[in-house]
Amino acid sequence: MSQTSDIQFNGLYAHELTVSRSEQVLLEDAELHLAPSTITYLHGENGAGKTTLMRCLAGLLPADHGSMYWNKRPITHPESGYFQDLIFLAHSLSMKNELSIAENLAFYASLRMRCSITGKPLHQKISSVLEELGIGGLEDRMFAELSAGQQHKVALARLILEPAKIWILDEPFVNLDHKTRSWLSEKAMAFKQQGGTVLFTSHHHIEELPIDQSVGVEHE
Ligand SMILES: Nc1ncnc2c1ncn2[C@@H]1O[C@H](COP(=O)(O)OP(=O)(O)OP(=O)(O)O)[C@@H](O)[C@H]1O
Repeated sequence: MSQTSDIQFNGLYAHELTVSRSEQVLLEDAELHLAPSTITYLHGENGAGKTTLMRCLAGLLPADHGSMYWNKRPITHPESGYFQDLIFLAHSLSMKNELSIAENLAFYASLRMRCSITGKPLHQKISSVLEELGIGGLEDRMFAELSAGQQHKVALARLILEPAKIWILDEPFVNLDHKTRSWLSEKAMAFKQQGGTVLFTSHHHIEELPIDQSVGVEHE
């Protein structure tokens, strides 16, 4: 097993990663490097293991074996800062139906130690991002009362509200209209320009978003 000092890669580096689900090995001894200032497209058929891999990279699912490093430190090392640097947008969106849009977004922002704004300034920023996304004025609406596309937009607002260095996005373009797909592509490109790392899945070609690396997950 590699020691911290052996690791030469900045960004996220997964070494000899083996991941399985339902007793099926989906990934065996895989190497994956997501460098700073890059956008990586993760592709594969339904059930191939894209979500499983992303959940593993987000620290939500244990790997069978292997190691993951963030800027040369194990992701679980207290000084790696990985979980503060990460935004993982799951396919399920991970929002509370019984909270309003503003409450959901304020909850996630409050979990960030580096999120410098709280209270009224945070709520003003939430309003401005929702406006940008075409759902301005819905701050107090319960999450459950929104359409699928509107719910998706709320989850995307997290990318603007929370400071991060890596985005792991599971099907981020699903349910989005053309305007919002372009908005998300522009935000991802701007994030990359600032040194950010992006990993995303999509079953459709997103022509607005130039990618630096394409990684496939395949059935055996
Ligand atoms: N909670 C779970 N418990 C057990 N097995 C699971 C679970 N979730 C997924 N699997 C299995 O793991 C495999 C990979 O599923 P995963 O959701 O990672 O695929 P995917 O590539 O993201 O698929 P899709 O493109 O359909 O979203 C599948 O065989 C699936 O049946």
